[in-house]
Amino acid sequence: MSATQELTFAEIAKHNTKKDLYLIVNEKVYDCSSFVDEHPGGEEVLLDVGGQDSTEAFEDVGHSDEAREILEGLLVGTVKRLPGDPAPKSVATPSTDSSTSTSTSGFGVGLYAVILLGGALAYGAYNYLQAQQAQQ
Ligand code: HEM
Repeated sequence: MSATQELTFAEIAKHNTKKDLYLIVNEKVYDCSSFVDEHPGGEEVLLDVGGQDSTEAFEDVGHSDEAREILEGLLVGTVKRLPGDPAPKSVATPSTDSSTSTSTSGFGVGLYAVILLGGALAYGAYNYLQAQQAQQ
């Protein structure tokens, strides 16, 4: 089978059984039929995304380089997107990380404010007590 053939979404979607299983990962089409039984993550997860774009599912797991090599060996072609087909799934989600760090730094600033305020109050109380003692 040629690895350069272009398959439409509708064609790929037909290959969704255990014996005939195509997956899309990063705009490429892989025939996973021979690998289903060997998948360390189990056959169920592969069947769940059979005939569909499984880029997110595949990348979320953080598969090893070895897994990616196996994947390349199963390549059968590329996706031919027609108007109306689902958009390619993007993998990189750096925005999540940056928003987390932003909220962390926001908390840090709040913490500083509380410490400074506490210090100022303690300093004020100390001065007040000193003044009281001086009066006696
Ligand atoms: C044809 C595509 C795939 C190949 C070649 C593949 C290959 C592998 C390999 C070799 C491992 C062992 C750990 C590693 O080397 O990273 C693994 C683990 C795993 N895979 Fe996949 N995988 C594929 C697709 C998927 C998909 C679509 C899912 C969906 C969620 C998935 C879920 C998992 C999980 C959960 C594990 C961890 C199993 C464990 O450590 O108990 N895999 N896969």
